[in-house]
Parts: sequence; C-alpha cells; structure tokens
Amino acid sequence: MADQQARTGVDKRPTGIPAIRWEEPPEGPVLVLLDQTRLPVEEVELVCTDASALVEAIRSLAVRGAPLLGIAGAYGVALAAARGFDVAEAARALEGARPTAVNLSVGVRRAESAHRAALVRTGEPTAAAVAALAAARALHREDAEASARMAAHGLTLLDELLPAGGHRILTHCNTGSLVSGGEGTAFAVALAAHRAGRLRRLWVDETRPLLQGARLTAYEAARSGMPYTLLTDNAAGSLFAAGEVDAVLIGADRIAADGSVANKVGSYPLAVLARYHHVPFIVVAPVTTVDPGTPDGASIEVEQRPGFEVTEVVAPQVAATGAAGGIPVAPLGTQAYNPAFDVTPPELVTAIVTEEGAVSPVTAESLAGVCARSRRAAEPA
Ligand SMILES: CSC[C@@H](O)[C@@H](O)C(=O)COP(=O)(O)O
Repeated sequence: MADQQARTGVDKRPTGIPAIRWEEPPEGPVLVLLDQTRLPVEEVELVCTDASALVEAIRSLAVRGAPLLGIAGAYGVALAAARGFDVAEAARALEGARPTAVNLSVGVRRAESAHRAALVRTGEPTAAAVAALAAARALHREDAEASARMAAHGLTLLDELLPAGGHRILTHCNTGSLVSGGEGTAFAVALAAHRAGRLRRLWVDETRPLLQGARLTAYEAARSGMPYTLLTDNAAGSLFAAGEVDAVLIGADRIAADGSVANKVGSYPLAVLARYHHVPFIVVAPVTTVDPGTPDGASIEVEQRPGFEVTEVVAPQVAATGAAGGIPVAPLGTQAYNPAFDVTPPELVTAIVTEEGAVSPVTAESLAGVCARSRRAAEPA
C-alpha cells in the first residue's frame, strides 16, 4: 500500500534531494519516495508499506532513472522480507515493473541473494530480512560513491577534450540526484563543472514524452544555481548548427556488452548530430549499468509507452496513472509510435565515463576491461 503525504521539512539544499529513504516507524518499516510525477509543482512523498506499492510507483515513474531503480528494487526486496511477504514473488514483480533499465534487476537480485544466503546460513527470517536491508543500504551507499567518482572522472575528461573551458553542455532526460544515491551520473559531471567555474551553460532538452528534462533536470539545475536553458527536443539541431554545444552528456539505462547504449528516446538523434558537428558525445553511467548478458543493441528490450502520451496533452501526474483523458492533439484513432528509449551504437559514443574511469574508444574489449577492474576493486583484500 502507498500513502501520500505532503513533504514537511523538504531538504532545501541545492543538491542531495533525498529521492528515497528507508524508515522504521512503530507501525513497521516503510520506503519513502519523493513522487517525481508531481515535480516541480509540489514535493509530495509516497510511503510504500509493501512491494506491490513500490511496483506501482516504478510503473508510474514516481521513482525512475536507472541507478535509483536499482536502489529502489533492493529496498523493495528488503521491505517484502521485513513485512513477512514472499520474497521471491516480490522480487519477480519488482524486476518486471520496467524492462529497459538493467539496474532494477541488479538491485533486486543483490538484495534477494543476500536474503537467501542469510536464510540458508541462519534459518532465521528476521536475520535474512536484516541481510536484505544491509544489501540495499550498501548499494545505496556505493551508488553515492560511484556518483562522486564519475563526476570527477567526467570533469577530467571534459577538461581534456575542451581545454578552452567555458563548457556549454547539452543534456537529455534527468540524471541528477533524483535518480541516484548521490548527485547522479551525467548531471553530476555538469554540476562538477559548474562548481569548478567551468560551466557556461547547461542546455536542457525537455525530453518527451514525460518531460523529465523540463520538470526534473531544470528543477535540479535551478536548485543548484546552474546557468541553464530549456529547449524542445527537436530544437537541438539548430543549436548544434549555431555552434552552441561543446559536448553532450547523457546517462544510460543499459549498456550492452558491445557498448551499445540504451537511454531515453532522443539520445540517438543527439549522437548523430554530435558526430556530424564534431562534438563529443559522452555517456556517464556506473559499471552496474553495463550488462554483459545483453550482447548488443538489438537485444535490448525497449519499453513502449501508451499512444495517448503523444495523441493527447496530458499532465505528467495523470499520464503516470496510465489513464488517457487529456486534450486531444491528433485526430481520434491516430496510431502513435512512442518508445521510451532508443539505442545508440558504440561507434557514435566518444566515451563512457564510469566510476572506474573513462572508456574510450568504446568497444566490447574496453568495456569488459572496466567491468573486470570493478570486480577486482570489490574483492576483499
Ligand atoms: C542516470 S539516469 C540514466 C537514465 O536512466 C535516464 O537518462 C533515463 O533515461 C531515465 O528514463 P526514465 O524513463 O525517466 O526512467
């Protein structure tokens, strides 16, 4: 079950907005989410008391973005365990809530295997629930650390590629503290550039169909005092042609073993534009977004969204419920093509910045190398 509550004591710092947190009131543990469908108009919390409420929050995009989906999935398993639900059943429901972001199943499986191992070891459901929560907390903490390291590596790369400074960066979708335990992925790099006095402008794509750029990235940029300008997705071409973009920074929902990058629909056209205009196209994502089990871009499942998001003008919080009923902007019965993501081939990606450093050129071998480095770093000394 999910309850809504108006946020009291909203964190007003420019960054570090808590998108998710675990609480243990006397009635039992809950997962508290900042409802992202209501931003930027109001800050409302969703309080989930079971995994099915979290599944609904994931489907409706109240909680979204690859790294945060992983963290939410892990806490969802912990919630099911702590509340005495069937953990395997909850895990499968959570994993299936959205198909493209691989982090969701990475997070769910990590908490589930910690739960299973503790149950085998102790035979105690309570100890197993504690282990699942510890795994979720560890993932949350590691994501914050990865975010800080990606920001540092990303800024170094930007400074190498653009030695003149005064970076004008174009970004797509929302990749900041709303999707992370830390300050995010691509947005964290732009924020690092801003703090270093080297960001001249952040160009923010509004991002169809749910306006994650306009509603969420602009919200985070404003709170951080960054110089930013919002544009429609299809205005990007004229911006490149005018020589106003020095680099593109985006996140990723899944990176296939060959380096193909699935991200919010509209990323691939930006990569094509960037190549034509000789502008670096940089993907920023934690190693957990690389999926060695997906061989190439064609194997990535792309979520398809309902057509009414295109044929009607609908408020995001209404669209999130899956209900049509907005203002029609196309003739009745019009079919719409509305994928949530697209796939950029590795040859269009200048670099992938991970917490282990930048990978460039992007190939199956260079990606496998960074994954191996990450595994070695995680091994106990
Ligand atoms: C760091 S977030 C990377 C991606 O998850 C992000 O760019 C994105 O496409 C999010 O899509 P969404 O549909 O809002 O979950």
